Amino acid sequence: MKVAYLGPQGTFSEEAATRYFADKETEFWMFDSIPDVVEAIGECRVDKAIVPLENTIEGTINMTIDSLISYEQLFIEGEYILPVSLQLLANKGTIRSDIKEAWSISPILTQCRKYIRSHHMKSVQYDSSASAAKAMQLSGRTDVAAIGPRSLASLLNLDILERDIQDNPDNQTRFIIVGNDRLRDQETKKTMFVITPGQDQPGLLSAILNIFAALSINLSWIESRPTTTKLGVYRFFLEANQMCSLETVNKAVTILETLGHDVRIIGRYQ
Ligand SMILES: O=C(O)C(=O)C[C@]1(C(=O)O)C=C[C@@H](O)C=C1
Repeated sequence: MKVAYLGPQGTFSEEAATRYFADKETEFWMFDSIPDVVEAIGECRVDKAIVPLENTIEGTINMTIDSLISYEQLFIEGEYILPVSLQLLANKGTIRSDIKEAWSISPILTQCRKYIRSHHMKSVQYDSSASAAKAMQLSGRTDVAAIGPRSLASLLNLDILERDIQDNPDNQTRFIIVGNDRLRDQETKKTMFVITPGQDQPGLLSAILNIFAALSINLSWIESRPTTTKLGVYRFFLEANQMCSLETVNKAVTILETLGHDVRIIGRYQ
């Protein structure tokens, strides 16, 4: 089985991928950015992909859900929660007080916002923690630092100048496992709905949520993202918790469609 994740070697995505697929026969494929990972599974060049969906501090990883929605057939079939502890990494000989820039992927820079601000560093974005650390190593600079997992220090022969610099010590990222098979089993599982409302009207979101309440569907996550067609027009991602049967899901879909909303089920997972 071919599994795609965000590379290069040493990312948190790699850690999540190797842990989740530990007991399966897997050929790992690394890609340069999160949209590239989703494209690889969307175009069926791999069998599964693992991408970050949500983080304790950053919230939703927009790059992931915006890419996910571009491919009709993609289906979330699993999730994995990884503790995320962030280190300030630098080339040998770097002195902490000389560091003017922090390099990493945008969600990591946000997870260390307080640290970066309090040390007056400029944030510089890369496609992953590991690509930032690699670029820093190649540059040989001693006035910048990369932020990423501890494993990058031994992998790239870097110093750890400061440990656990994320804004919250209990930081975690929820990864999702995405494939192209629509699993139709009858078990009770978490379900991910994507609802694109038919027509804007007062109380629209509240009316949608009332349908879930009436069917006793307990929602565990909600996110709105622009449809990109017109300013202020959004679609909603709603995750129902694991007590949701397929029968109840189908009831919700029927009611929502009758009211003129477009509904897609993009995941059933435990
Ligand atoms: O850059 C990495 O190491 C990644 O695997 C990406 C990523 C993300 O984009 O959220 C994954 C988990 C952590 O939240 C931090 C970074």
